[in-house]
Amino acid sequence: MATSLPNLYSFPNTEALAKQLRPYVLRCQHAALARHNTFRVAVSGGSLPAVLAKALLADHNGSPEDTPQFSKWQIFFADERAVPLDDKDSNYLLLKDELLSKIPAELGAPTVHPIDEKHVHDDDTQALADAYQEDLMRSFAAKESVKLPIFDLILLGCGPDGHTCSLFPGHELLREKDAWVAPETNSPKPPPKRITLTLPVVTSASHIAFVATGGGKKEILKAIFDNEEGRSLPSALVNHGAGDKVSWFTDHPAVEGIAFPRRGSL
Ligand SMILES: O=C1O[C@H](COP(=O)(O)O)[C@@H](O)[C@H](O)[C@H]1O
Repeated sequence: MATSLPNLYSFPNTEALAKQLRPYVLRCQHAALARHNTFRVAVSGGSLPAVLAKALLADHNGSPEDTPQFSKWQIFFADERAVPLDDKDSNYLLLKDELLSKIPAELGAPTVHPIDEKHVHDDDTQALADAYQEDLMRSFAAKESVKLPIFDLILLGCGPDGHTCSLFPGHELLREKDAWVAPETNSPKPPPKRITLTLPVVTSASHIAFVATGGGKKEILKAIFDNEEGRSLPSALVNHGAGDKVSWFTDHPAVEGIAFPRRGSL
């Protein structure tokens, strides 16, 4: 468990949030490129891709600090549904529609790591999870001694029940210690079959950003930040495991009435 606290930022609306998310992501990009000349990022589905696109596709001033170098990005999925890549429930399709298909050619093209479609109709989603874990192992050049992949940045959403990735409240999967990617076969939010990065992988990332907006998230964010009972919620477990590596990008309606003290400006 981390001893430091997460950062909680809130903005008047999604536009203002996206304006601050952009430099945050680009600072992560620059740090990663300086370290290993590639930027390995995991992206969620849900409401996140639209906000990310708003941040990254905004007009830029052309300076290196303000320019996404997409050709050096390796994009993975924090979770994915066991559906074909052209299915309306696919997180890949969502990211493609919101962001990937709109990246101007001069910014380069990222390398994207979707799930292996050949396993999406298997009864058991373990093979789908294993295939994705193998992709991660290849991409992170894992040796026997490397226990976990260290993403440069993981971009997360938080559902109204406190789930993040496809890690749901009370599910056994929250206890997973060894696997990097695991199957979820009983998601309370459809579709039921999914794969997800595990909690140890999420909390090992160099930077973790949640994006949560709207009054519909107010009650769960209060539970996560202010209430002892919320400590076992998956999103709260990320806070506890990763401490100040975690930054929450919210809007004012989502954090109305929250007392949590660590609110900063970027
Ligand atoms: O099912 C999912 O939901 C979460 C949260 O979605 P949001 O719309 O409330 O932001 C999302 O982060 C995850 O990737 C997705 O599969």
